[in-house]
Amino acid sequence: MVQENNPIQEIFNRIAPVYDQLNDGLSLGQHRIWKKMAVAWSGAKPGDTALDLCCGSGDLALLLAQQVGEPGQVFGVDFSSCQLEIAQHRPRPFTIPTAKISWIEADVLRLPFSDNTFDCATMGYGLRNVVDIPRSLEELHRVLKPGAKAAILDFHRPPGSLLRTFQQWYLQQFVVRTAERFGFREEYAYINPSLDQFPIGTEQVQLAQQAGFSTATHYPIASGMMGVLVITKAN
Ligand SMILES: C/C(=C\Cc1cc(O)c2ccccc2c1O)CCC[C@H](C)CCC[C@H](C)CCCC(C)C
Ligand SMILES: C[S@@+](CC[C@H](N)C(=O)[O-])C[C@H]1O[C@@H](n2cnc3c(N)ncnc32)[C@H](O)[C@@H]1O
Repeated sequence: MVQENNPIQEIFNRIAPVYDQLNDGLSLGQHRIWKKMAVAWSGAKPGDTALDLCCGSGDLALLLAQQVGEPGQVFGVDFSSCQLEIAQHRPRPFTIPTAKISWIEADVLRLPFSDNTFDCATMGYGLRNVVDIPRSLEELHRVLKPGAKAAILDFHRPPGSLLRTFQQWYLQQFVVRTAERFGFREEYAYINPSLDQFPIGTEQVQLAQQAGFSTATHYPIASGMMGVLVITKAN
């Protein structure tokens, strides 16, 4: 049973109708490249059973479905019913046979899967939004098969003050003012302060090791304004 009245859940239910459109506009389409990088780093291969945590409108789950192909299967998990409604109705590329995707409304802190289920996993812009990062990493570790990898894409605070100042300006001014035109000022104003609380790459690596992952590497991308944590469960 998914907990109701969660403020994060409510944000993503409210912005679901404009989420994809604003991501494309606000990142000049770059987020699609960052997501492809995460899927590549997840090690997803044909025939895999793949998991996309905090799947939202389904971008990463759809990329995983292309990667694992018809013999594979993908599970997209999110506690926002409105995001999942968008995901379920996304057009599927008919050019290549892709995996069946199951859309699961659940809390990633309490995954409805057995231990050692998945060959690979992704989590795109979800880790910063869960209320318990260590718990989320422990659940992910539990459901991955031994030897499986996961790629966790999210914002990152760039080391240099000039880039961080640009990132803050972009988020607090350009992003918020654009979102305001759609009636979602407060929802998007949440992003920048959420970065201040979010562990940097080296701290994410430590959290992954504490959750039991045998290897953990954080790769800064987009000049350090984004990052991908790549983690492996021991064989
Ligand atoms: C896909 C992206 C963000 C997803 C996302 C994550 C959140 O936690 C949210 C919380 C509340 C509302 C919305 C979101 C949300 O959409 C990343 C791309 C979208 C970003 C808003 C754009 C950020 C761009 C970089 C900071 C700077 C890039 C500059 C370059 C010139 C493109
Ligand atoms: C910024 S969106 C990311 C969506 C998608 N992964 C992408 O890359 O565009 C964050 C998603 O995480 C979901 N989320 C946050 N905390 C969650 C939790 N504890 N359980 C399930 N979903 C959660 C939200 O509902 C939202 O759809």
